[in-house]
Amino acid sequence: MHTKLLIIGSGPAGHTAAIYAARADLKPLMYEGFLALGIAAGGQLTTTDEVENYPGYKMIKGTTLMDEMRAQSEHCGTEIVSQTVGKVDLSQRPFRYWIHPMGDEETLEEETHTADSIIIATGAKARRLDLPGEEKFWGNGVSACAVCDGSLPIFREKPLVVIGGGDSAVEEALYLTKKASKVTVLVRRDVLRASKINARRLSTNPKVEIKYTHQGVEIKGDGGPRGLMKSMVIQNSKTGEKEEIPANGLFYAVGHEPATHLFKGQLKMDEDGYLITTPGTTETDVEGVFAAGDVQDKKYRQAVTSAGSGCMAALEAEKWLAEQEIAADGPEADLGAKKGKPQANGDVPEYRSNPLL
Ligand SMILES: Cc1cc2nc3c(=O)[nH]c(=O)nc-3n(C[C@H](O)[C@H](O)[C@H](O)COP(=O)(O)OP(=O)(O)OC[C@H]3O[C@@H](n4cnc5c(N)ncnc54)[C@H](O)[C@@H]3O)c2cc1C
Repeated sequence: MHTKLLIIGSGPAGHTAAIYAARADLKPLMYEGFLALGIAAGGQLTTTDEVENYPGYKMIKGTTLMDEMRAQSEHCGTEIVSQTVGKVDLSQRPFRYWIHPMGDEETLEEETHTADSIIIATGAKARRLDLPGEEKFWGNGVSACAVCDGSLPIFREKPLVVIGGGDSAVEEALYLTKKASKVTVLVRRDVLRASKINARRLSTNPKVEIKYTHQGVEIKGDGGPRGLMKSMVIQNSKTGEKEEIPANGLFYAVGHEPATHLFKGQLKMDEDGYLITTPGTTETDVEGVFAAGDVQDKKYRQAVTSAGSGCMAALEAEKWLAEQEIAADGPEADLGAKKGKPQANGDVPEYRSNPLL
């Protein structure tokens, strides 16, 4: 099967790209994933209960928001396939890709598919530590995003714990001090990995207690299926001593894993595996391949910023595809719209976007 525009991934970035691309008549094909990397189609927001910071909704369930985005993508004309892309070859155009059979991420289907352009919106996954109690209290005290969940009423004026020693841990902890009665930061080593300025901000905050060489052991709380987290057992790894501290929330700040294994050796990535895009754009280092959302953003990692970059990716893909068509029509038809190519009068041409967008 050949498609003009392939979108891999189905979070806010993928769906926003799909909505814009479909409205521009690009007939995008989206692979939403079948539990790709253990995350349901719809992405990370399907793992959270309430979203309170997506414009237009005072409060909406993460799953409902993603269902609505999916319905809008389809309504605009996106074809959505509930399978996972298992391999891509970006070394030649059209790009080639292969699909995992449903529910099997070990093997690949034989059929080779092709695409003129690709938007990568495969997202990222917050690292967890698999502590006992984590699964039970996930969303009921345990989180991996202070900016997303820190304002929930269950955390207001309550003691909270952050695990991590880098800059994100510091930022998460400082954010939480505005809501919590106290924030305990568990640092595995005997020093923070954060920048000096961040380390000073954290250690001088009166609401913060930093416990070096400490790790989490168990998360405890109310019984019952909707029980809330109430305390945490922690351990000093130097002395082996354990203690139980009151904690209504635990925030992991131990890093994220961007879903970029498919692109290793084919696209430029930073040391943490995030795709590198040209600043101010979603362009990767392979022409015709664009990246949007958390897969290329280690700084903001929010639904609304992902949606914003999904929009950019669709507009940039549309422009790039239009330029390819003009170039393919031959030199007479090439009115100079190709990127950076000067027109007869020496000006770089202005690209006219689809007026329907
Ligand atoms: C618990 C939690 C709560 C959060 N709460 C908020 C909040 O309240 N507000 C907010 O703004 N942000 C929140 N966030 C952050 C927000 O969810 C992310 O920033 C956003 O979802 C990123 O969107 P994305 O489109 O980049 O990718 P993702 O949401 O990560 O989605 C990517 C999708 O692509 C799929 N995929 C991956 N690889 C493939 C493949 N090879 N083939 C096909 N599909 C594939 C994945 O399975 C996934 O479904 C929260 C995150 C978490 C973890």
